[in-house]
Amino acid sequence: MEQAIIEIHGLSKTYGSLKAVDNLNLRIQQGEIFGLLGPNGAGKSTTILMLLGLTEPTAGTARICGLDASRNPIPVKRKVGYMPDNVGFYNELSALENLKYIGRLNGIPEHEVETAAKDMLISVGLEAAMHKKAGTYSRGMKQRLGLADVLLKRPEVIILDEPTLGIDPAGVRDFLELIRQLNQEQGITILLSSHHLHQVQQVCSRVGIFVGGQLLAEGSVETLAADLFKADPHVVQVTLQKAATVSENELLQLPGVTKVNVADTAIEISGHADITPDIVRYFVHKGCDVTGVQKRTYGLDEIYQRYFENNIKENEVHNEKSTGLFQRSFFGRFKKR
Ligand SMILES: Nc1ncnc2c1ncn2[C@@H]1O[C@H](COP(=O)(O)OP(=O)(O)OP(=O)(O)O)[C@@H](O)[C@H]1O
Repeated sequence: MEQAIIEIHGLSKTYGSLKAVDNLNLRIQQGEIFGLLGPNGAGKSTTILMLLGLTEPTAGTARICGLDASRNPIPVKRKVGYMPDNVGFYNELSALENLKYIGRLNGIPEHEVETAAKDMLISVGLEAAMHKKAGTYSRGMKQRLGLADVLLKRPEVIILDEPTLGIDPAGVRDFLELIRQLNQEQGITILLSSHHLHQVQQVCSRVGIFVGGQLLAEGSVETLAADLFKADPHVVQVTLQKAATVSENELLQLPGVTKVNVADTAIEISGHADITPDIVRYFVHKGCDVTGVQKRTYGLDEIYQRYFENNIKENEVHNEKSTGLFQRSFFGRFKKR
C-alpha cells in the first residue's frame, strides 16, 4: 500500500471520562487537501495537537511525514507548518520585520532572511502592505501573514485550524484560492479543520466528518453523496407559474421516478436515473407553464444532515439534549456566516 503522508491509527485521547478523540483511523496522501469537518468540540484540535506531537495520545499512533509524532515532536515541527485559529504577531513590528524574526528563529541565514521573508509576503499577496505594522492588519491580512509564517520553513504539510474564522466573504474566497494555489503549484499537502461546510467543499479533495471524537465518514463529497443518496440520487425541482392539479400517481408511473413531493407551485421529483427530459415533457404535455427546472446536487450540508438522521439519533441517545443543541448551533453557525 502506498505510504500516506499522514497515517493515524487507533488514535484516542481521553480527558478524565471524556473521549475527545475516539479510536480514529485516517490516511491522507501526499498532495491532498483534506478537510477535517466538525462542530465545536468534535475533537479536531486535539487530533491536530497529537499530529504535531504537542499532546500525548492515550492510545494509538499518529505518523506524519514518516515520523511518529509523539516520539519525534521536534523533527515533526521542522516538516509541518501549523497555523492555529488565532495567529499572534508582534503588533509594533511590520509584517516584514515579523517574518524576518520568525525566519531567524527557523535558522535562515542572515544574508538570506530578508529575501526569503519578502518572497513569502509576495506569494501570499501582502507585497504592498509588507512595511505596515502587523497591529494594523485586518483579520484576513493576519491570516495571510500566518500563512507566510508557516511557509517560511518550506513545510511538506500545512495544518490549518479554522483558518477562515472571522474573515469577510471576499477575504475567505481569496484565502481559499491561495490555499488551492499553494497545493497545486508547490504540491504541499494541506489538512484544514473547519466547521464551514461550503468552504470545505470548495477547496478540499476529500473530507472527514468528525463528531463526538469519532470519524463518521470520509471520502470526496461526490463519493459520500453517491453512497448516502444511492436510493434516489437524481432529484429534479420543477417550478410552475401557477399551482396546477398535478397527479403524483401519474408522475410515479414515469420510468425511473421513485418519489414525488408537491408543494404548491414547487414539485420535487426523485429518481434512479436522470429523469429530467421525461419530467419536462410531462409538464409541457399537461399544458403547465414551467418557470424553472433545476437538478439538485447533494452538497456537504445534505451529507451532514443525512449523517445526523442516520447516525446521531442512535449513537447519542444517552445525550439527546446536547445533540439537539449541537445540531442547532452547528447549522445555525453554518447558515449565519
Ligand atoms: N486540555 C483539555 N482538558 C480537558 N478537556 C479538553 C482539553 N482539550 C480539549 N478538551 C475537550 O475535548 C473535546 C474536543 O475538543 P477540541 O478542542 O479538540 O474540539 P474541536 O473540534 O477542535 O472544537 P473547536 O473548534 O471548538 O476547537 C471538547 O469537549 C473539549 O472541551
